[in-house]
Amino acid sequence: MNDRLPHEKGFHVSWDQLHRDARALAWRLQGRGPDDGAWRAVVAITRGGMAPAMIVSRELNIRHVDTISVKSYDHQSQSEPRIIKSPDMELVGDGEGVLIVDDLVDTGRTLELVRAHMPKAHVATVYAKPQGRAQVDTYVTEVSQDTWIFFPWDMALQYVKPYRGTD
Ligand SMILES: O=P(O)(O)OC[C@H]1O[C@H](OP(=O)(O)OP(=O)(O)O)[C@H](O)[C@@H]1O
Ligand SMILES: Nc1nc2[nH]cnc2c(=O)[nH]1
Ligand SMILES: [Mg+2]
Repeated sequence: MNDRLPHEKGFHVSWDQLHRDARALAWRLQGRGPDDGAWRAVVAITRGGMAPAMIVSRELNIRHVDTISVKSYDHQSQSEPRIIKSPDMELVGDGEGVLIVDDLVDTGRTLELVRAHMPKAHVATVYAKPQGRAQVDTYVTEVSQDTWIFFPWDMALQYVKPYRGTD
C-alpha cells in the first residue's frame, strides 16, 4: 500500500518534548468531558499511545485506563491495520465519555478502525498529519505529510562527527 508521499523530513521528539506536548494535550482536554467536564476512561492505542495516555490520565486524574492494540506499520511501511487486542467493552461501551489517546495520526486508517469500535469516543493525539487530521478531535502539533516523526523510544544518543571534520 504505497499511495503515500515519501518521508523526506524527520521530526525528532525527545522525552522532554513528548512530556510537554502530552501535558499540553491534557490541558486542552481538561473540563471537556460529557460528565460535568470529566472523562470516564482513557483508552490508549498501543503501543505508541501508551506513554501519552499515561501522562494524560495522570494530569486529568483518570484511573480507568485500558488499551486497544492496533498494528499497521512495520517501521515505515504500512499494511492493513488489524486489531490485535480489544479493550474491555463493558468499560468503554459506545465510547461516550471515553478518551482515545494515540501518539500521532498519519493517514488516519488506524483511527478509522478504532472509531468504528467506539463511535462516541473523543479521539486525541499529540501529533497530526494533514491526511488524518479529520479523524482527530483534539491534537497539539501538526507536521507536514512528508515528515516522519521519530519518538524517543525509537532512538538512542550517538556520536556525531564535527561539521568541519577532524584533523
Ligand atoms: O494514521 P495511520 O497511518 O494509521 O498511522 C498512525 C499509527 O501508526 C503508528 O502505530 P504503529 O502501527 O506503527 O504501531 P505502534 O504504535 O506499535 O508503533 C502510530 O503509533 C499510530 O498508531
Ligand atoms: N514513529 C512513527 N510512526 C508512524 N506511523 C505512521 N506515521 C508515523 C510517523 O511519522 N512516525
Ligand atoms: Mg500506534
